[in-house]
Amino acid sequence: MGAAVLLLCVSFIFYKRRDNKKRTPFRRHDKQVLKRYDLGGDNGTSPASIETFLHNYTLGRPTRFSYKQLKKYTNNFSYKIGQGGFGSVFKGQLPSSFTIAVKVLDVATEKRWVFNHHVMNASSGEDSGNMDNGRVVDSKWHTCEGKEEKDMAMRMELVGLWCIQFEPSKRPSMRKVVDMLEGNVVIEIPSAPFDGRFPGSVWRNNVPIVQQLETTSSIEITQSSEYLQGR
Ligand SMILES: Nc1ncnc2c1ncn2[C@@H]1O[C@H](COP(=O)(O)OP(=O)(O)OP(=O)(O)O)[C@@H](O)[C@H]1O
Repeated sequence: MGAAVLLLCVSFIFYKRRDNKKRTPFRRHDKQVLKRYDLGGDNGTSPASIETFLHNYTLGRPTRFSYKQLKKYTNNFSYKIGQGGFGSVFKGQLPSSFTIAVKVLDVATEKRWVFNHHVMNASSGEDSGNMDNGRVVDSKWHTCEGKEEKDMAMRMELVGLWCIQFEPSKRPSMRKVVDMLEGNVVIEIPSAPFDGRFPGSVWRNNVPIVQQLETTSSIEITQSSEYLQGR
């Protein structure tokens, strides 16, 4: 009789645990993930679609701070806490009083910083000031020193855009990446990484930001035929 009761208890506990597992696909303490998860699917445990999930997930993407903000948070870079091979690290504090470390690269002279700033904005589609009839005038790289540096910057940005294609089959192989970086092949303008579904992509309103190149440029950039077909 005792053994039967014990067996019943064990079965009950086992059943309960299995049931709980089925209903909670995420670790319970990971509230952040649950918050972002769209409860639109079966029993509220799966998202309505992967697109919905990714869209919600991007809300939790890394935060980008402006140089002005970082200057403020670090009290004008006044408290140096370390030195790395490529720059100095400063202590700072976010408005939420969260303590942060901010690294300033040695090469970040005013001129180069402006260049990086532009490249970053271009990648996120925030460089709207440069848009001219759906095209970005060749201003992003005007702060680069010399044609070679400018070409390299363009190459790197385009390769980066190819590498973040949502569709894995569209991402280039390492061999192709090397070829593109070395300038051995023509680099096409990739199609929108997320098919224009996400805000802040390089394709604002499905209009690609196309770089106008100098005809003398050593690299050639064309729109992808795929994109043209889709128009
Ligand atoms: N998050 C942090 N908190 C506290 N101190 C930090 C932090 N990050 C960096 N430091 C300090 O700054 C120093 C340099 O850090 P950094 O990350 O720049 O080192 P590194 O990897 O050698 O640099 P590099 O990549 O430029 O060669 C560290 O040794 C440490 O003293």
